[in-house]
Amino acid sequence: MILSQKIKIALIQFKSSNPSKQLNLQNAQKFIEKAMKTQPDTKLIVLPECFNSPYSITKFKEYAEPIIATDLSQSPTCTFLSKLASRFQIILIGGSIPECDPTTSKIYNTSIIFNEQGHLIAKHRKIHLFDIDIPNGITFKESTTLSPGSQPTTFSTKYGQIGLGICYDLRFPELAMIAARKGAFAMVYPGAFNTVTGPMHWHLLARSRAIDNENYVVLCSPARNLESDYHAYGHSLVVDPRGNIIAEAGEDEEIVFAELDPSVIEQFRKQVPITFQRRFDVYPDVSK
Ligand SMILES: NC(=O)CCC(=O)C(=O)O
Repeated sequence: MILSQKIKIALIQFKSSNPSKQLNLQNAQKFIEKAMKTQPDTKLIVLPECFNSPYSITKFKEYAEPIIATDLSQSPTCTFLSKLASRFQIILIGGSIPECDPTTSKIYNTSIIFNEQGHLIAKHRKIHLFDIDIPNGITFKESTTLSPGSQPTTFSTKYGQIGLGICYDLRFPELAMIAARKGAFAMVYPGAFNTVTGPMHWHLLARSRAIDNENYVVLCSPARNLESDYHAYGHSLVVDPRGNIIAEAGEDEEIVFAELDPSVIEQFRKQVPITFQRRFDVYPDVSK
């Protein structure tokens, strides 16, 4: 059993790109409180990519915080998320924030995950940096100021294993495949696609990762903010293991609720048993 029981989740799609970090945190809290009031049986909440800062290569350093598991007090955002997770006894996937590593001075785009007791249970540094150049579309180069992580992430909850990637990581099927083979029932991606690549690929990629692995896929975006330099696509969504979008936001601020159900995974994996039909004898170079 890879998902032990049904679990209600909420995605917080809010305008998170305010220049005031304090205001971004306050707004995140306001939406988490609203989600818990509206659907008190919610057990897991996801925030968007870079939810405490503008999404900008020139700003990452200014907003970056050290994330030290043994001393979370050095990170105001971790302290804030830890308190909220324990207050509501939820798993809180803290989107991502710019992280500075005090030993190397490198900056990462990092997701932090807290359990129901407010303990930091995982940290994922974005592995694939968003460096693209589409003439007359969008040019972005995260690697100008960010360093890439090098560790795929899965973490245990009382519901089962969950895999995690950040935004552009979604384009690389290997991470979702690795997590699924470790037994994850869902792949969660805080992300901030834009108005060029969002319409092209956001839904397709989410649905592809779901059907590749017959798993749930969860994408949580900031709401679109035309006052910021980067226009996030929005459309936070949840895809089921059959590839159906079961919940989706528009472009504005919104909370998306969905229920993940173990029987949907089990049934579909029996009906279309690709999970058990892989031919590693034919492609042994793909790691098991
Ligand atoms: N923040 C990101 O990684 C954006 C990724 C994106 O827009 C894409 O098309 O991929």
